[in-house]
Amino acid sequence: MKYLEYTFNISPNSGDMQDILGAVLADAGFDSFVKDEEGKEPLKAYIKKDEFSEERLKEVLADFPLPAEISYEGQEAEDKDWNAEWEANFFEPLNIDNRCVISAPFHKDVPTVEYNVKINPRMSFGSGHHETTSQMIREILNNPMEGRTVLDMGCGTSLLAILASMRGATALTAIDNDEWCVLNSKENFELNHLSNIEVFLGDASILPQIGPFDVILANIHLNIILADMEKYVSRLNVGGLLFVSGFYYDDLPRIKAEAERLGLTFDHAGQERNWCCAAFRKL
Ligand SMILES: C[S@@+](CC[C@H](N)C(=O)[O-])C[C@H]1O[C@@H](n2cnc3c(N)ncnc32)[C@H](O)[C@@H]1O
Repeated sequence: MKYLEYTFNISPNSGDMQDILGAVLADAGFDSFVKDEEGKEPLKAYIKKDEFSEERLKEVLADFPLPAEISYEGQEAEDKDWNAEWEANFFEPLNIDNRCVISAPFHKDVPTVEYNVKINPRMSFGSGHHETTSQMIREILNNPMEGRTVLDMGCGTSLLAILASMRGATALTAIDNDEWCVLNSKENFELNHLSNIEVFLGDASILPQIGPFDVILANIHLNIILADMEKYVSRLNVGGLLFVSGFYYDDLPRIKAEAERLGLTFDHAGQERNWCCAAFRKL
């Protein structure tokens, strides 16, 4: 798979500004970053070549939430060992409320908690470090999963499906339109010794053939969620919950309006650094 490497100069520059820039770029499809904690070097960000859209990049930069000057230049990324790069730069174990720790096989001295999830992140999104993922993790921790059928739509590493399985969900389906994510998900099911999750390559168009589900988790993007919500709702059992994430809190009214148009009832929503996670129920 070919990647593009983009170098972003941001002024003022700091580790925090680079964090925010990385979060904004994730919304344009960038999936890995090399940042400089001290803010002396530019931020480098990587995106799959066939997912790059200059128009989308300009849109997300125009919405940058703080006053800043940002310039960028891009080039084809050299082929290198992306796994080693990821391991070295991007992935620290993540501890969510001392209840769930997400770690990679190369981590040492990982604390034992209620749910220890092992992920080999490769190039798939979903180490838990992004606010959209960590909010979904909290929803899985705080809502009943025992005996539920669960769909993880846009599964990435399948971290969410894996945690839902550990929380007692009985039958799980994960779907992603990126074949790397499907391969990586299979690897992660094995790492966690789970055999009750099926993963499919595809998108919402395959939903009529599977389900229905008691819980649907979709951490994707605003436009995809808006376009596909009708298909999600058609596969959600009465009494079931739809959790959506991957959009800004300012866009919640659009998500809410579509969910209510489709007959769902708003349950609750939260935000972290302006990223939103919302829950709707089918009554
Ligand atoms: C933001 S990541 C979320 C990954 C993981 N579920 C998490 O919460 O960390 C979104 C994922 O959705 C996938 N995706 C994007 N558009 C999709 C679509 N239309 N149908 C299915 N998957 C999609 C991407 O390949 C990516 O792995």
